[in-house]
Amino acid sequence: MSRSPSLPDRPRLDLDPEMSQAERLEAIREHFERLVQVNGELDDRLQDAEGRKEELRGEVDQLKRRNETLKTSSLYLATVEEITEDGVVIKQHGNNQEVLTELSPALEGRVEAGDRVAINDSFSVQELLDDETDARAQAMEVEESPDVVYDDIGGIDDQIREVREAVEDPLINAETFREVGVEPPSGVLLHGPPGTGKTMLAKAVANETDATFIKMAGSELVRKFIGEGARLVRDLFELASEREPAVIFIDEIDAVATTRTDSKTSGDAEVQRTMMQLLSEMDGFDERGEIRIMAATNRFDMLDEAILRPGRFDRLIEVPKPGIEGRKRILEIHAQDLNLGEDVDFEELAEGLEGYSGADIAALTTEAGMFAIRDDREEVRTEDFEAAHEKIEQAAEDGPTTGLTHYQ
Ligand SMILES: Nc1ncnc2c1ncn2[C@@H]1O[C@H](COP(=O)(O)OP(=O)(O)OP(=O)(O)O)[C@@H](O)[C@H]1O
Repeated sequence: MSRSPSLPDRPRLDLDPEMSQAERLEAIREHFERLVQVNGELDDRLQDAEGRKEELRGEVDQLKRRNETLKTSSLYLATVEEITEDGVVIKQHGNNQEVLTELSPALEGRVEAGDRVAINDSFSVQELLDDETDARAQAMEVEESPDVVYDDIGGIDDQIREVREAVEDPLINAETFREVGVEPPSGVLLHGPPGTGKTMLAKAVANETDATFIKMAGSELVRKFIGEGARLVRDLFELASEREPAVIFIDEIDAVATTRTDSKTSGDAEVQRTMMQLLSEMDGFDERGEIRIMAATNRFDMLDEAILRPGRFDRLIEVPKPGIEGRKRILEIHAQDLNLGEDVDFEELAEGLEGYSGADIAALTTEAGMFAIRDDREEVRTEDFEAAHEKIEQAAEDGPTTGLTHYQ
């Protein structure tokens, strides 16, 4: 610690050898008085410093308490709907309650309609949330260049061909389509059981066309981002146009596009709004050349017809569970990096896997590898595939918590 420059100088005692005894005594006495005086001054300083220390300690305690209160008092999320002369109209997420409220002074002039904000118990707007870093980033999975290729997808060659025609050709030959005046399909809807390769197909198309892959899960829009669905759908299309060429992929679209129910609960209204936003984005989408829209569902029967009208998802492609040839091919794909024993016969294995989806077969292959490892072998044999098969069957019988789809 450096010494404060304003501290009093240390008194010096200068004794001249020529001085008489009495003069020396007098000098020492004066020196002693100066020392006493400086000591007094230092004492005062010390007391001042002690007082200041107490004050600062009080301030620290107060700040700590404030910090604790801030940390413990939860804030709610809301979206700003309108800024009026009377205040700010916000809509609370979750219950969709609309409230006229006010901004904290620090936010004056910084908030616009559409912003996401945090509000306290009395609805006063406390914080402005950065949407780039929260919902938008969380709700969308963006891959500049996914690494899936068509050869990674087994058993659905017809579907691959159809997707290439409907999505890849218009992206690659956008100019030709425009010149000839052919309208490519607006949106391509892949439907079929879970784990059959729908997401892989969308990723492979994006890869093949050097397009950015932007995925949004419909189920998350209604479960996780309550109150923000419509806005996120708008953001999704905006992001795609910033990143052209792009493939938009809306997984589990049924979550936002189910047949209308009559109930007027706010949850349903929210889903409706999200779907309306999706429809309006698709309807207003003229420059389709560089952006393609794909969606997937396992619940085709539940879809609202509005979503299937011309100009919207007007190309339907069913992606079924693989037949025996498909299962054989998928086994080959997933086992290509395994050190296989000579006895492994994919044809035979595929025969026994009736009802298995691609995802199930991927899980089976990994499990077979695990059995070999447990047995301290480097080679994966038929017995491992059989053990894996048995384990999966058992797990499926025990309950639907395995994530396996072959009984769905
Ligand atoms: N046809 C297939 N060929 C090869 N692997 C597949 C195939 N289908 C699924 N898989 C495997 O299963 C995983 C999941 O597949 P994917 O996510 O594409 O299925 P999905 O149809 O989109 O499923 P969901 O409807 O559950 O979203 C893939 O990563 C892959 O390992």
